[in-house]
Amino acid sequence: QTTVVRRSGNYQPCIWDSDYVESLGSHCVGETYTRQAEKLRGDVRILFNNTVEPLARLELVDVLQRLGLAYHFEEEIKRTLETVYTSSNKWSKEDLYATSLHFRLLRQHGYQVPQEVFSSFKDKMGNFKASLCEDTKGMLSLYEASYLSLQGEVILDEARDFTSRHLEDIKENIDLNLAKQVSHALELPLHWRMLRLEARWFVDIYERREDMNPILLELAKLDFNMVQETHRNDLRVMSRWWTDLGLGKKLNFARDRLMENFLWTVGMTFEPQFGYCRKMSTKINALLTTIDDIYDVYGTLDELELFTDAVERWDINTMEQLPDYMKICFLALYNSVNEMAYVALKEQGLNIISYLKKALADICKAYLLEAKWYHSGYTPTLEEYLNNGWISVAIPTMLVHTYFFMAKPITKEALECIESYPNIIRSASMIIRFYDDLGTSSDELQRGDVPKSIQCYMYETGALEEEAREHIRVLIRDGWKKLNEDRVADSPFHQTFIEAAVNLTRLAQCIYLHGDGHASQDHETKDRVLSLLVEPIP
Ligand SMILES: CC1(C)[C@@H]2CC[C@@]1(C)[C@@H](OP(=O)([O-])OP(=O)([O-])[O-])C2
Ligand SMILES: [Mg+2]
Ligand SMILES: [Mg+2]
Ligand SMILES: [Mg+2]
Ligand SMILES: [Mg+2]
Ligand SMILES: [Mg+2]
Repeated sequence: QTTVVRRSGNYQPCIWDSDYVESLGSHCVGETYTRQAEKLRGDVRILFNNTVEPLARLELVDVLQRLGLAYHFEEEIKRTLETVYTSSNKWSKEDLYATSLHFRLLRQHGYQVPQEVFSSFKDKMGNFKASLCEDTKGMLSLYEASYLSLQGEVILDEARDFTSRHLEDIKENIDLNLAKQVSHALELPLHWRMLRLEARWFVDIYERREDMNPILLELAKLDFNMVQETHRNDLRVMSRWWTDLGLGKKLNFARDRLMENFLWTVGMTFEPQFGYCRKMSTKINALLTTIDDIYDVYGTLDELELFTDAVERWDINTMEQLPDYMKICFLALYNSVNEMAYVALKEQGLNIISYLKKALADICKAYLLEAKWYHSGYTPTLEEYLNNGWISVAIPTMLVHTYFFMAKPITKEALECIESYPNIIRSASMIIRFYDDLGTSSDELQRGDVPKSIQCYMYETGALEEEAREHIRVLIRDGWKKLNEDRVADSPFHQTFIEAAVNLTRLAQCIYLHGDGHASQDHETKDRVLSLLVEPIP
């Protein structure tokens, strides 16, 4: 019996201890708050009806979205955009701010609007007019609009470069609140931001605006805190589940990250009605994070072959062949996933086990291929790595499960489509693979792991690491154009699921923006968790 040398993930122990998580208090429950929120929503509907000027209506839509309130006013927003879209004189040739706002909101809501609406802002040489630089609000609005671009839209690429370049300089001599918005935008465009974090940040900005409407501000704070309350309840239940499951303690080589696995689900869908989806998705994330570490860190190749075979066969008797640490993980996965399938059978009369089993087998095979590459010292080409890497980043498997936790009803068309992973899942997964590698590959390679996209590109082209990282960032920008197409294309999936895939991409972007926000519970992720899940807005 040769002694097996096993790597370690060098993961820090979890900083969110379960007693603390389960002790998080309730701040705004009860009739008073519910009635107050209802009254304020009524006042906002009156405000909507009294706002007749088209640009003012669009600005109200934009503010409601940024404050995280849009989900209460979907009908009003839909009607507003429909009216704007069908009105003939919507495109101003002089007002860059108005044209950019129209363009961004209409595209965001799936309307086909041409990039040529910006041609009137270019000079006869075809460059954006230098005089536009005096219009900070217009430049900021054009910058945000440019991220709704599709593949091949050169005018929008030029707009992005033109505004990014000049907004850097403008930052100095404008009022503080606007300067904060410019810096915030240059760090990450609005279209790429996680909705809940953006809402939390924008409340503080909105409070200081001279055109701030007290009704909107009060409702934004109250609604944020009530939604946070719902999330805290979901989190408490899942923390109890994870503690009772005991997997994090048993397999102490793996990441023990219940809080972050829950945070992923809040990023995906924050609305109170999707509590079941958040809880089940947390289970899948936590199990996949553990399994990812079994393949990446701990398992020998022989053991990983056995685990992959057990998941593919989905037969409880195959457990006998597994080493003890895999037995407990397999049974946790088997029980949890079968329980999810049971709920779908009970509630919708559908047996979805084959779909869940396939998604799990696909990811284990993708994990196994990476392990084979690692153990044989093979460095794949970037294309070879990515053909497998969009699956091994776990997002397709997570989203297949999410579809079943969200869909009411589960439709035949969607079932046929989900098995081969529709474009929306592929686009989101590929971008998240890039974000994940930018954020986690340094630590992963230090402890020993398969070469990631950055290293594959370096190996293939001889590029330096920083050049490879810049190449991946360009691939991310291009990936978003593809995602922008897929998010509005005809599909058998309802918009909530489509948005969940886009939101997952946004969440990954912010988790990995400053390194590995999933494994290292550094101040970035910690602050996010505190502002999103723990501290109500005062
Ligand atoms: C939920 C996930 C996105 C999936 C499992 C844990 C993750 C946070 C990520 O972890 P990581 O180890 O960085 O994945 P990979 O690099 O081993 O594919 C992959
Ligand atoms: Mg652990
Ligand atoms: Mg890993
Ligand atoms: Mg992995
Ligand atoms: Mg990684
Ligand atoms: Mg963490």
